[in-house]
Amino acid sequence: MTKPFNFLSNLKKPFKSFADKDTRKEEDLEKIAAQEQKLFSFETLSSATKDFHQSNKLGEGGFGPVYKGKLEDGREIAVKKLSRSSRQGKKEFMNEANLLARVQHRNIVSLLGYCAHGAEKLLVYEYLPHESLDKLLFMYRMRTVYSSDRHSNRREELDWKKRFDVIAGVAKGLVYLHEDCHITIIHRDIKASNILLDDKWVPKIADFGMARLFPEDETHINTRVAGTNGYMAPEYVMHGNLSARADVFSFGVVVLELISGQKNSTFNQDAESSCLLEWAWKLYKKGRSLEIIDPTLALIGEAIEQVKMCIQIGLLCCQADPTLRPQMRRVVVMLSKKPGSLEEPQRPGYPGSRYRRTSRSSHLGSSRPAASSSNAGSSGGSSSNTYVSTFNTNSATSTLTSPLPRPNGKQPIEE
Ligand SMILES: Nc1ncnc2c1ncn2[C@@H]1O[C@H](COP(=O)(O)OP(=O)(O)OP(=O)(O)O)[C@@H](O)[C@H]1O
Repeated sequence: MTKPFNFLSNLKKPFKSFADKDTRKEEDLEKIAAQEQKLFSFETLSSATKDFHQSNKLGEGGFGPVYKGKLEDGREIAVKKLSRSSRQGKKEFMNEANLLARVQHRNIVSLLGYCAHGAEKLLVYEYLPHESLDKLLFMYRMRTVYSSDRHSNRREELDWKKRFDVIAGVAKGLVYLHEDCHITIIHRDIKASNILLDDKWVPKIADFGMARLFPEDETHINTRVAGTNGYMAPEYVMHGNLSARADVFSFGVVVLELISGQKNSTFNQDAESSCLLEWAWKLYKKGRSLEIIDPTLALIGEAIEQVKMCIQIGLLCCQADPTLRPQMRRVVVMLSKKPGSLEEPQRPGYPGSRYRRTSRSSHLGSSRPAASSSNAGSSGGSSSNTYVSTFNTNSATSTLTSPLPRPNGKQPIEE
């Protein structure tokens, strides 16, 4: 007869070996990551950022604070401390971070590595000295009321060539994320503060793949709206349809912000228009689109034609009907050509504009939640299966209009 002790240990055996296997896998992962130098110890990051000192804080977004740091080998880094509670375990976090660290393109911020230390999860990025586009474009207005700090006149540093290069670079980065990367990534939060500039003013898209790192959103699909006011496509806001074409919409908003120096969500240039998109559209229809140009831009000759073309491209990207928006690959082609004939944009999607869900665009939704969109199987939004529905479309409007926006323009997330 089996002794009770043996009986019990035999019973526990399979569970133990699963647990052992899991721990081993975790250790293996850590070893591989350490070998590839993607795994940073908490001590390294703490000492690089002077114990996450306030003076090293670059800013704080919806996912937590970001600190500037310097590694012992002299490399400058930006460390994002993920403060939002994520139900993702250490192993899943490391898996995702590993995948994201392999996302490499000239116009995407490099994720150098990560750190999982107890409950703390941190992401380590290359540091980009010109920081984010919003600081360059919009800080002027926000800060001069009180002081003339170092951001005061930064908008003037962005001449038209730099702005055009930002537009072209971000477009290429998005083609990579949507179509050419080893995992398809719909960014979901393209905006001026997620476009960073390196020392040579090369634009880099930041905050990609956050949906992969916060899979708990899948369980909150009726209430969770990621994205930022003023940048979100109407079909995403109203029906939760997330697709590559939602990124195209946000890109269009950034293009018009770059040209005008105006922020879409806080627009107040024209009493008759609720936002930058409406203003740009009205002027375009009257053949006066150049009136939106930022007065700090001194434009002559060919540049004027190029700006005109970019306004039209911006409006094409912001069309209310997602099926009319060009894919990013086409945008890159349009930008690489001499200003010529482009199709006429239809009405853009902005609050109060007549966005109606056409039967075609309603087909674009699938049942996959937004968090999975980052690995949605096919590319570029050309096929319907990249369109992802986060919401029960019947209840979407009420769920989506109720939350109050946060001061930073981020939609609140009901946990
Ligand atoms: N790699 C980096 N190099 C330099 N500055 C950075 C880097 N990453 C982030 N920052 C700065 O830190 C600030 C906060 O970044 P973060 O991405 O967390 O927030 P955000 O984009 O403003 O908001 P959200 O989380 O809503 O997207 C940014 O405005 C940017 O200026």
